[in-house]
Amino acid sequence: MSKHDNTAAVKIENLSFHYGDRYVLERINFEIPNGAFMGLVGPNGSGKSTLIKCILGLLKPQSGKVSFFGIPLNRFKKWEEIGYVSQKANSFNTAFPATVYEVVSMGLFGKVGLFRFLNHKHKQKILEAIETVGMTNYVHRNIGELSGGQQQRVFIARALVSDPKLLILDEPTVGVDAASVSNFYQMLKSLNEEKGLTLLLVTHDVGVMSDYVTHVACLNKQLHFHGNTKEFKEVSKDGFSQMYGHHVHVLEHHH
Ligand SMILES: Nc1ncnc2c1ncn2[C@@H]1O[C@H](COP(=O)(O)OP(=O)(O)OP(=O)(O)O)[C@@H](O)[C@H]1O
Repeated sequence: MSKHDNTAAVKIENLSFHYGDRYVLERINFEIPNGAFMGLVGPNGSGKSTLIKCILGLLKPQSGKVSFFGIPLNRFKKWEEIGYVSQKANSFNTAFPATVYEVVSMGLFGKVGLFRFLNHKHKQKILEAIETVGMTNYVHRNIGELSGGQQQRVFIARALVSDPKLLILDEPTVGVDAASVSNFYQMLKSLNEEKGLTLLLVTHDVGVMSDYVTHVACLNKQLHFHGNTKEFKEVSKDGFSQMYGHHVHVLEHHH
């Protein structure tokens, strides 16, 4: 067994972040076990996106430490192992001149270089990733002509072509109609179970999400809960105030 198999995919130690003199994240400690599907939930402005940016090294926390697979962020080099699909990924307008195949192939440019031709193996990989997200019938369609949910699937395929070990998704269901959200989460669950991909899903969607994930973390400036789904369901039976601190109203979504 390699060293990576038992170390956490992500470890966050005592992380604090402030914009100016306003603390947005306070002493955050948690781990995403290798192979987990973790849902990170929290109300608007609770610091979710800021935490993701700290994890990805886009923002530098004033204190604390992040590591990937046991390697501190400042020494981590294998960025192809980390896939990221941002909140605003699905904002293509209908005139955007790229097909699903072309968008997904962009996920390989880091590996093959922008101006090198894709070989047969690369093309196979692209088609495989498109199949994994259930978009084979749309390979030659323009990305701008797809629904929000379909576009998000394509962006996930783009992140998958470089074979990441960890995929981070920031609010991927924004703009996705309610009926497609469950299918979308089911697809993520299959990626986790069948391909062993570690997933961090950031969402507002406590109710639906908790039927699919293996672990939950609840953020509201501090981490108010962190555990597996069974523990989460136990704690959330009595309402959400315990997990988010007081005076927070959380909308639960029902099927
Ligand atoms: N560049 C910035 N400068 C100053 N304050 C910021 C900046 N970006 C975010 N904030 C503030 O930091 C807090 C946390 O924001 P963040 O975007 O991390 O929350 P979030 O949980 O992702 O929210 P949402 O669910 O609404 O996307 C908010 O109060 C926000 O107004």
